[in-house]
Amino acid sequence: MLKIGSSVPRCPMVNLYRTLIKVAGSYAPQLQRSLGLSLLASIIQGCTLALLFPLLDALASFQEQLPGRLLVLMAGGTVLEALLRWRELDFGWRTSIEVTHELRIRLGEQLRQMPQEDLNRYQSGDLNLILSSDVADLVLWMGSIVSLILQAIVVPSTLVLVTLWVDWRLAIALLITLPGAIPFYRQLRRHAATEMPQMAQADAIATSRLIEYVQGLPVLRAHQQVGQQSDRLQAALQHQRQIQIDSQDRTTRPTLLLAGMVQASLCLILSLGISLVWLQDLKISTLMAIIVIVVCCSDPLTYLAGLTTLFDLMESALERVEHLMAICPLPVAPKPKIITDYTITFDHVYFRYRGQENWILNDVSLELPERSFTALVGPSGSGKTTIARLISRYADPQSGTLAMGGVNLQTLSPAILMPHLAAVFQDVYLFNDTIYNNIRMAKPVASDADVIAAAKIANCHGLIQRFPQGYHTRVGEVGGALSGGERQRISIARAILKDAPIILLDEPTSALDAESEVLVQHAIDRLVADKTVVVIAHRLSTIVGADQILVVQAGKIIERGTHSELLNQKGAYSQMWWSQQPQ
Ligand SMILES: Nc1ncnc2c1ncn2[C@@H]1O[C@H](COP(=O)(O)OP(=O)(O)OP(=O)(O)O)[C@@H](O)[C@H]1O
Repeated sequence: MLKIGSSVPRCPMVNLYRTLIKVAGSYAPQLQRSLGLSLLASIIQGCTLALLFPLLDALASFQEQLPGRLLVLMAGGTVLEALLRWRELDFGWRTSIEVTHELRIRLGEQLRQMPQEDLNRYQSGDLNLILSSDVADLVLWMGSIVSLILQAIVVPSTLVLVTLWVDWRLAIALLITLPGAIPFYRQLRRHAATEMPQMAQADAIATSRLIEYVQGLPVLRAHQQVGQQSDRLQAALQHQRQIQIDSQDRTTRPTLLLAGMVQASLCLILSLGISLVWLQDLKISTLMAIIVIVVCCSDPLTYLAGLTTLFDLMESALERVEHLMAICPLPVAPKPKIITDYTITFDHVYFRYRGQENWILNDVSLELPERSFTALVGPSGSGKTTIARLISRYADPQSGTLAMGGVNLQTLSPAILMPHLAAVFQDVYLFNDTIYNNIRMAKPVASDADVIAAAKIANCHGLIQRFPQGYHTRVGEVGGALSGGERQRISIARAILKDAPIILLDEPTSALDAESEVLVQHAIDRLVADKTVVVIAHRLSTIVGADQILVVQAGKIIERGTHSELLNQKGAYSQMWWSQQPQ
């Protein structure tokens, strides 16, 4: 599980603005325009309210004529402000829908490009949180929150400036009490700042446990572990609930405190104003205008208390989105050489997974000639899968080079490399789509005849035809009715259709019964004909015909040769072979 939201320092408004502009991507100009409208509306709102000073003054001095020009100005200001806010909101909502769409596409693209090693470090719950809730939280509020914060700051600030001109003592009282409350409140919130990352982490854990529980339910039932695992899920949900309650407690107190401060400031300014009027040092009309202004400003400031919670939610979401976006794809050369030969070479390769100290591959050099059949054998955890992963550029080695037909793999992007590779593993993942689409995904331009031909070669055409809607049956409808061997054959049909020159096999028949094994083995034999093949094998009887067998132990190749050569060496391979023979 990735540690969420701990590394990036909390940023003030300006940083939030800059990051939002980055998140808005190609919609940044629209967002800026929306915020510009909001700024203008707030200044007009402040100035319109400031007209209360001359208006109430004129009324209090019982002028014979109604101060018509002032009234027209006030009405005009109010209408203009309303128009600007309407434009800004309409504009903001539409933009936020577009930005949500664009951001999800950018994140999807990032997931596609990021090294598989980094992708594997995310749990499904983390990604679900980022792609659904975080993007929604960020974008939904991004226009409105900055605009509301602008309003809560700009309107009182404009009024303080105008009051300074009317009566400096009241202006200073306003300055100290109203905007002064904001940094104080932020300071209070800072103490509760840890809650958002904690809540996000609790949400991600609960979601991951839920997904894991639902996906693993058949296995749990088979092993009577449903109760135990549900305890794990219950614990995660209980933790999530507790964090939410704690967060609510910690948020409520500062919010009430700010509301109290705003009310107290109202009383303070009122007392100061009444004293000055009593001392005949202030006109009563000015005091009345100030009272109206303070009441008008207190509302947005009180909202600010609630908004800062949203502000924190956004910052926390932003951190996770930025963290994901900051992962760099593996470097590639702008114009890599074209691959014409499918010989794979490892030259003094050292590799360890991120965060590990020991080498998983320790000075591995090997050559897998084009159209040859190579088997990797060795004890569990020795590094066989890691060798296969590096061929598909799961990650780059820390030292040494891997090449395909003499072209350094580190110059090739996944888009260039992947068409040359097809993989068949023990655990076959079938999408909840039609069987036809599950096979055709290997080659989207394939015709119906191509898909059927691949299925025939993979020994699964008859099996598919027995389903109610044949190739157009959804995997979800028959998922439970597909045996391991049948799923394997569908995945082999996929690989046959792809017709890649290099095939990676992770002992696909090891978990099958004898009958299925024969069918799958036949399908594999057709798949690998004339290809560069790498097989990870545990049962040595399946690889006696290999062109070369590499024995991997603790990240090193300790023996290499054909089956008979290795038997003659009477080393590790010979021991493994005889230990697997029936007594
Ligand atoms: N993503 C990963 N992050 C960290 N360590 C890993 C990762 N994948 C594998 N390892 C570790 O690397 C070592 C080699 O693993 P690898 O899967 O390559 O072995 P293997 O020979 O294929 O084993 P098996 O035959 O059991 O599949 C093991 O110690 C394993 O725990």
